[in-house]
Amino acid sequence: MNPVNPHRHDLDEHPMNGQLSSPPGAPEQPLRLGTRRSALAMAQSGMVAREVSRVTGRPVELVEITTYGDTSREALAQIGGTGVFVSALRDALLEGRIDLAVHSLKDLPTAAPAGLLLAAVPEREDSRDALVARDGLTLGELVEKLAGSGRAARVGTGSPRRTAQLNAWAAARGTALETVAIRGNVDTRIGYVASGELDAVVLATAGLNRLGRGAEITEHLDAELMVPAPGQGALAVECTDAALAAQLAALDHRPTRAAVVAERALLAALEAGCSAPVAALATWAGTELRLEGVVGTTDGATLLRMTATGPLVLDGTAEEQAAALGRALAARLLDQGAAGLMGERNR
Ligand SMILES: NCc1[nH]cc(CCC(=O)O)c1CC(=O)O
Repeated sequence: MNPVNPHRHDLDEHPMNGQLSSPPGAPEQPLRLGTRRSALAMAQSGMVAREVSRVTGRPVELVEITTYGDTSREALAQIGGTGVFVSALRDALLEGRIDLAVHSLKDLPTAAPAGLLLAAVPEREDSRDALVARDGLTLGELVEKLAGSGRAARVGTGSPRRTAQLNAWAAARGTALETVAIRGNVDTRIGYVASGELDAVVLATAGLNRLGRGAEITEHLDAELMVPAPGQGALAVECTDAALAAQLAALDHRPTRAAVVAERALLAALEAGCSAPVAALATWAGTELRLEGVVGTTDGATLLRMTATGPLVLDGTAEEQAAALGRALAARLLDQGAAGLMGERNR
């Protein structure tokens, strides 16, 4: 064992490492992992940091980066949605202030910027959305109980995708439901339910689980009611250095990567011609990848839902196969009327 590097023995489990040119910094020097400072980002980054340390044999230090999405009080839709949580971390990477960054994959814009490597997509957490409602109620129980007292359930979310699917669900049942635009961190959002301001909020299960707050979920919303955002529940590990990326590839989960590539290809193809809310979920059934896509209007009046399934081999062409599945489903959705939901994109 190398006395200079107490983690040296870890490297023996990854014989590839010895053949690579060296990642940035001396072997005993910590790798700098950039993270947002929200509780969720810190939890995710801490989990990934331990894994990075294990596969690189190096200590990892967290470097807090403040993003515009964290400080602005504007509605996300107003700021421009995609990228607000991500660009400050990417700037820090490109300027060499950090060695790697961890993002929630669903916050990652579909366009891949020059100079950044998507080094790893670790195994996905629960992809479902979750309801946190008063009195431990499910959505169905909640609207029924409140119908009895003559008012609509007030459900908070800042997401056009969730709003569209909540409204479509209520319309299909003929029940009254009022969606209320909210934003803020997990504490703030759940706080609206605790204070009685709202009857329920919808959040990502993965985020709640990573914060150790999964027990507060009163219903897991399956894809029949609510298809999640492309990439929901998955993380992205980005870096700029090819040798470091090769080491971090040990954290990659290929079935997860193929699934999120399919979801994001669908999103990218629809983004080009459609400003409507988009949901996508790819799931594995044996060696087949099944991709479900939803495009709708936020009022829930129109909700297009289609599925594409393809056999997928997890070889060097897996990402291209997955992307083709996503593009093909997007084309069919546009054919079937997603084009009719198109609006002028104003950015
Ligand atoms: N938009 C913010 C965001 N980005 C990722 C997550 C949750 C974790 C994940 O989906 O991986 C959340 C919070 C939420 O939607 O409740």
